[in-house]
Amino acid sequence: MKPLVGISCCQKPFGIFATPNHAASDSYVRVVRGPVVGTPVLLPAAGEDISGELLPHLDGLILTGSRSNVWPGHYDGPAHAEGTPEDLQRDATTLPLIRAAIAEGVPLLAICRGMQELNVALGGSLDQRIQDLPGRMDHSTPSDQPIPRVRTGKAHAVRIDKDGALARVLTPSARLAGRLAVNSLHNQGVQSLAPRLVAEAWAPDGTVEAVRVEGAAAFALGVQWHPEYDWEQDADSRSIFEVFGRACEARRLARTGLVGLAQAAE
Ligand SMILES: N[C@@H](CCC(=O)NCCCC(=O)O)C(=O)O
Repeated sequence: MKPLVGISCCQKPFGIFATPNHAASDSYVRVVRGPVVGTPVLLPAAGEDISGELLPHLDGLILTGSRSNVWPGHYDGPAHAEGTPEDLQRDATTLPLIRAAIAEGVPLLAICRGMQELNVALGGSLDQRIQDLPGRMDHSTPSDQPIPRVRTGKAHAVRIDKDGALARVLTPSARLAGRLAVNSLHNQGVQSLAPRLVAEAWAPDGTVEAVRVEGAAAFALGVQWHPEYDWEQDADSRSIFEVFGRACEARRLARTGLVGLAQAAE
Protein backbone atom coordinates (compact mmCIF):
# COMPACT_ATOMS: atom_id res chain seq x y z
CA MET A 1 0.00 0.00 0.00
CA LYS A 2 1.04 3.59 -0.66
CA PRO A 3 -0.14 6.85 0.89
CA LEU A 4 -3.25 8.31 -0.77
CA VAL A 5 -2.40 11.83 -1.91
CA GLY A 6 -5.14 14.28 -2.85
CA ILE A 7 -4.55 16.60 -5.81
CA SER A 8 -6.80 19.66 -5.99
CA CYS A 9 -8.70 20.11 -9.25
CA CYS A 10 -9.90 23.22 -10.99
CA GLN A 11 -13.35 23.53 -12.50
CA LYS A 12 -12.85 24.10 -16.23
CA PRO A 13 -15.32 24.38 -19.11
CA PHE A 14 -14.89 21.58 -21.65
CA GLY A 15 -16.13 21.14 -25.18
CA ILE A 16 -18.48 23.20 -27.33
CA PHE A 17 -21.04 23.46 -24.56
CA ALA A 18 -18.42 24.58 -22.03
CA THR A 19 -19.50 21.72 -19.78
CA PRO A 20 -17.93 22.10 -16.30
CA ASN A 21 -15.19 19.51 -15.75
CA HIS A 22 -12.77 18.92 -12.87
CA ALA A 23 -9.15 18.90 -14.01
CA ALA A 24 -5.55 18.87 -12.78
CA SER A 25 -2.31 18.75 -14.75
CA ASP A 26 -0.79 15.33 -15.42
CA SER A 27 2.44 16.70 -13.92
CA TYR A 28 0.87 16.32 -10.45
CA VAL A 29 -0.22 12.74 -11.08
CA ARG A 30 3.24 11.88 -12.42
CA VAL A 31 5.09 13.41 -9.47
CA VAL A 32 2.86 11.62 -6.93
CA ARG A 33 3.49 8.30 -8.69
CA GLY A 34 7.18 9.23 -8.90
CA PRO A 35 9.21 10.78 -6.04
CA VAL A 36 6.22 11.12 -3.68
CA VAL A 37 5.73 7.33 -3.99
CA GLY A 38 2.00 7.71 -3.44
CA THR A 39 -1.34 6.92 -5.01
CA PRO A 40 -2.82 10.06 -6.58
CA VAL A 41 -6.49 10.91 -6.20
CA LEU A 42 -8.09 13.92 -7.85
CA LEU A 43 -10.15 16.11 -5.53
CA PRO A 44 -13.09 17.85 -7.25
CA ALA A 45 -13.66 21.57 -7.10
CA ALA A 46 -16.92 20.71 -5.39
CA GLY A 47 -17.94 24.25 -4.60
CA GLU A 48 -18.32 23.51 -0.90
CA ASP A 49 -16.40 22.28 2.13
CA ILE A 50 -15.94 18.51 1.76
CA SER A 51 -12.89 18.27 4.01
CA GLY A 52 -14.77 16.09 6.53
CA GLU A 53 -15.48 13.57 3.76
CA LEU A 54 -11.97 13.63 2.30
CA LEU A 55 -9.39 13.97 5.06
CA PRO A 56 -10.15 10.71 6.95
CA HIS A 57 -9.06 8.89 3.77
CA LEU A 58 -6.09 11.07 2.72
CA ASP A 59 -2.44 10.86 3.73
CA GLY A 60 -1.35 14.04 2.00
CA LEU A 61 -2.60 17.00 0.01
CA ILE A 62 -1.14 18.85 -2.96
CA LEU A 63 -2.72 22.24 -3.73
CA THR A 64 -1.99 22.69 -7.40
CA GLY A 65 -1.10 25.64 -9.57
CA SER A 66 -3.64 27.17 -11.92
CA ARG A 67 -4.07 30.11 -14.26
CA SER A 68 -7.15 30.99 -12.23
CA ASN A 69 -6.89 33.27 -9.19
CA VAL A 70 -8.32 33.24 -5.68
CA TRP A 71 -11.46 35.41 -5.60
CA PRO A 72 -10.43 38.73 -3.97
CA GLY A 73 -13.55 38.69 -1.78
CA HIS A 74 -11.82 36.01 0.30
CA TYR A 75 -9.20 38.55 1.40
CA ASP A 76 -11.17 41.81 1.11
CA GLY A 77 -9.17 42.69 -1.99
CA PRO A 78 -10.32 44.84 -4.92
CA ALA A 79 -12.25 43.13 -7.71
CA HIS A 80 -10.08 41.55 -10.39
CA ALA A 81 -9.58 43.35 -13.67
CA GLU A 82 -12.13 42.35 -16.30
CA GLY A 83 -11.29 38.95 -17.78
CA THR A 84 -9.04 37.77 -14.93
CA PRO A 85 -9.72 34.02 -14.56
CA GLU A 86 -11.31 32.94 -11.29
CA ASP A 87 -12.55 29.58 -9.95
CA LEU A 88 -15.09 30.10 -7.19
CA GLN A 89 -15.87 26.37 -7.07
CA ARG A 90 -12.24 25.59 -6.35
CA ASP A 91 -11.91 28.33 -3.71
CA ALA A 92 -14.98 27.07 -1.86
CA THR A 93 -13.39 23.60 -1.62
CA THR A 94 -9.70 24.29 -1.09
CA LEU A 95 -9.80 27.11 1.46
CA PRO A 96 -11.65 25.11 4.15
CA LEU A 97 -9.75 21.97 3.13
CA ILE A 98 -6.44 23.71 3.84
CA ARG A 99 -7.58 24.86 7.27
CA ALA A 100 -8.85 21.39 8.16
CA ALA A 101 -5.74 19.62 6.85
CA ILE A 102 -3.49 21.82 8.99
CA ALA A 103 -5.71 21.33 12.03
CA GLU A 104 -5.61 17.54 11.55
CA GLY A 105 -1.91 17.26 10.74
CA VAL A 106 -2.36 16.08 7.14
CA PRO A 107 0.87 16.77 5.19
CA LEU A 108 0.31 19.63 2.75
CA LEU A 109 2.35 20.93 -0.17
CA ALA A 110 0.93 24.11 -1.72
CA ILE A 111 2.23 25.07 -5.18
CA CYS A 112 1.83 28.49 -6.81
CA ARG A 113 -1.95 29.13 -6.68
CA GLY A 114 -1.92 26.61 -3.89
CA MET A 115 0.50 28.76 -1.87
CA GLN A 116 -1.72 31.77 -2.50
CA GLU A 117 -4.72 29.76 -1.28
CA LEU A 118 -2.73 28.74 1.81
CA ASN A 119 -2.01 32.38 2.57
CA VAL A 120 -5.64 33.46 2.06
CA ALA A 121 -7.08 30.46 3.92
CA LEU A 122 -5.05 31.43 7.00
CA GLY A 123 -5.92 35.12 6.85
CA GLY A 124 -3.41 36.71 4.48
CA SER A 125 -3.93 38.80 1.35
CA LEU A 126 -2.60 38.94 -2.24
CA ASP A 127 -1.30 41.50 -4.68
CA GLN A 128 -3.03 40.77 -7.99
CA ARG A 129 -0.45 41.95 -10.54
CA ILE A 130 2.91 42.26 -8.87
CA GLN A 131 4.58 43.27 -12.14
CA ASP A 132 2.65 46.55 -11.93
CA LEU A 133 4.04 47.37 -8.49
CA PRO A 134 7.06 49.68 -8.14
CA GLY A 135 10.38 47.83 -8.01
CA ARG A 136 8.87 44.43 -8.68
CA MET A 137 9.79 41.94 -11.39
CA ASP A 138 7.47 40.36 -13.90
CA HIS A 139 7.02 36.85 -12.52
CA SER A 140 4.62 35.73 -15.21
CA THR A 141 5.17 33.54 -18.26
CA PRO A 142 2.62 33.84 -21.07
CA SER A 143 0.54 30.65 -21.07
CA ASP A 144 0.88 30.53 -24.85
CA GLN A 145 4.68 30.52 -24.65
CA PRO A 146 5.45 27.63 -27.00
CA ILE A 147 9.04 26.96 -25.91
CA PRO A 148 8.99 24.63 -22.87
CA ARG A 149 12.37 25.69 -21.48
CA VAL A 150 11.17 29.29 -21.53
CA ARG A 151 7.70 28.53 -20.18
CA THR A 152 8.73 26.22 -17.32
CA GLY A 153 12.51 26.68 -17.20
CA LYS A 154 14.45 28.48 -14.50
CA ALA A 155 13.52 32.16 -14.44
CA HIS A 156 15.20 33.63 -11.38
CA ALA A 157 16.95 32.76 -8.13
CA VAL A 158 15.38 32.83 -4.68
CA ARG A 159 17.14 33.48 -1.38
CA ILE A 160 16.36 30.82 1.20
CA ASP A 161 16.28 31.01 5.00
CA LYS A 162 19.11 28.57 5.73
CA ASP A 163 17.56 27.75 9.11
CA GLY A 164 14.06 27.23 7.83
CA ALA A 165 11.91 24.18 7.10
CA LEU A 166 12.34 24.52 3.33
CA ALA A 167 16.13 24.48 3.66
CA ARG A 168 15.87 21.16 5.48
CA VAL A 169 14.04 19.52 2.59
CA LEU A 170 16.46 20.74 -0.09
CA THR A 171 19.84 19.33 -1.09
CA PRO A 172 22.84 20.17 1.13
CA SER A 173 24.34 22.36 -1.61
CA ALA A 174 21.18 24.51 -1.88
CA ARG A 175 20.98 24.72 1.90
CA LEU A 176 24.64 25.76 2.14
CA ALA A 177 24.27 28.30 -0.66
CA GLY A 178 21.00 29.65 0.70
CA ARG A 179 19.89 30.08 -2.90
CA LEU A 180 17.87 28.16 -5.47
CA ALA A 181 17.00 28.74 -9.14
CA VAL A 182 13.27 28.44 -9.79
CA ASN A 183 10.75 28.75 -12.60
CA SER A 184 8.10 31.46 -12.45
CA LEU A 185 4.53 31.41 -13.80
CA HIS A 186 2.51 33.79 -11.67
CA ASN A 187 1.05 37.30 -11.70
CA GLN A 188 -0.14 37.34 -8.11
CA GLY A 189 1.85 37.20 -4.89
CA VAL A 190 1.68 37.49 -1.13
CA GLN A 191 0.69 41.00 -0.03
CA SER A 192 0.19 40.43 3.72
CA LEU A 193 1.38 37.16 5.20
CA ALA A 194 -1.17 35.15 7.17
CA PRO A 195 -0.48 35.14 10.94
CA ARG A 196 0.59 31.48 11.03
CA LEU A 197 2.80 31.66 7.96
CA VAL A 198 6.53 32.31 8.05
CA ALA A 199 8.27 33.42 4.85
CA GLU A 200 11.18 31.16 3.95
CA ALA A 201 12.31 32.27 0.48
CA TRP A 202 12.33 35.53 -1.45
CA ALA A 203 12.82 36.62 -5.05
CA PRO A 204 15.33 39.41 -5.76
CA ASP A 205 12.45 41.94 -5.71
CA GLY A 206 11.29 40.78 -2.28
CA THR A 207 8.37 38.69 -3.51
CA VAL A 208 7.67 35.90 -1.01
CA GLU A 209 8.46 32.63 -2.80
CA ALA A 210 8.03 30.03 -0.04
CA VAL A 211 6.27 29.80 3.31
CA ARG A 212 5.92 27.34 6.17
CA VAL A 213 3.01 26.96 8.56
CA GLU A 214 4.29 27.82 12.04
CA GLY A 215 3.58 25.07 14.54
CA ALA A 216 2.18 22.65 11.94
CA ALA A 217 2.00 19.06 13.19
CA ALA A 218 3.21 17.72 9.83
CA PHE A 219 4.88 18.82 6.59
CA ALA A 220 3.20 22.11 5.63
CA LEU A 221 5.05 24.14 3.01
CA GLY A 222 4.04 26.42 0.19
CA VAL A 223 6.17 27.36 -2.80
CA GLN A 224 5.39 29.95 -5.45
CA TRP A 225 7.33 28.08 -8.13
CA HIS A 226 6.60 24.74 -9.80
CA PRO A 227 8.90 21.89 -8.72
CA GLU A 228 6.54 19.43 -10.43
CA TYR A 229 7.82 20.66 -13.79
CA ASP A 230 11.48 19.69 -13.35
CA TRP A 231 11.88 17.06 -10.60
CA GLU A 232 13.31 14.59 -13.12
CA GLN A 233 16.30 16.90 -13.77
CA ASP A 234 16.43 18.97 -10.60
CA ALA A 235 17.56 17.35 -7.33
CA ASP A 236 16.05 20.09 -5.16
CA SER A 237 12.64 19.79 -6.81
CA ARG A 238 12.81 16.03 -6.40
CA SER A 239 13.87 16.32 -2.76
CA ILE A 240 10.85 18.47 -1.87
CA PHE A 241 8.55 15.73 -3.16
CA GLU A 242 10.55 12.90 -1.58
CA VAL A 243 10.39 14.49 1.88
CA PHE A 244 6.69 15.29 1.39
CA GLY A 245 6.15 11.65 0.38
CA ARG A 246 7.82 10.36 3.54
CA ALA A 247 5.54 12.60 5.58
CA CYS A 248 2.53 11.15 3.73
CA GLU A 249 3.71 7.60 4.42
CA ALA A 250 4.10 8.42 8.11
CA ARG A 251 0.50 9.66 8.08
CA ARG A 252 -0.65 6.47 6.34
CA LEU A 253 1.01 4.28 8.97
CA ALA A 254 -0.50 6.33 11.78
CA ARG A 255 -3.93 6.61 10.13
CA THR A 256 -4.15 2.86 9.49
CA GLY A 257 -2.78 1.86 12.89
CA LEU A 258 0.21 0.19 11.29
CA VAL A 259 2.78 2.46 12.87
CA GLY A 260 3.29 0.00 15.76
CA LEU A 261 3.81 -2.91 13.37
CA ALA A 262 6.25 -0.86 11.30
CA GLN A 263 8.31 0.03 14.35
CA ALA A 264 8.26 -3.56 15.59
CA ALA A 265 9.53 -4.71 12.22
CA GLU A 266 12.53 -2.35 12.39
N1 LIG B 1 -3.05 32.36 -11.18
C1 LIG B 1 -2.13 32.65 -10.09
C2 LIG B 1 -1.33 31.42 -9.74
C3 LIG B 1 -0.36 31.09 -10.83
C4 LIG B 1 -0.19 29.62 -11.06
O1 LIG B 1 -0.57 28.76 -10.28
N2 LIG B 1 0.39 29.34 -12.21
C5 LIG B 1 0.38 28.03 -12.73
C6 LIG B 1 0.11 28.10 -14.19
C7 LIG B 1 -0.13 26.72 -14.71
C8 LIG B 1 0.09 26.67 -16.18
O2 LIG B 1 -0.19 27.68 -16.86
O3 LIG B 1 0.55 25.62 -16.62
C9 LIG B 1 -1.19 33.80 -10.46
O4 LIG B 1 -1.21 34.21 -11.63
O5 LIG B 1 -0.45 34.24 -9.57
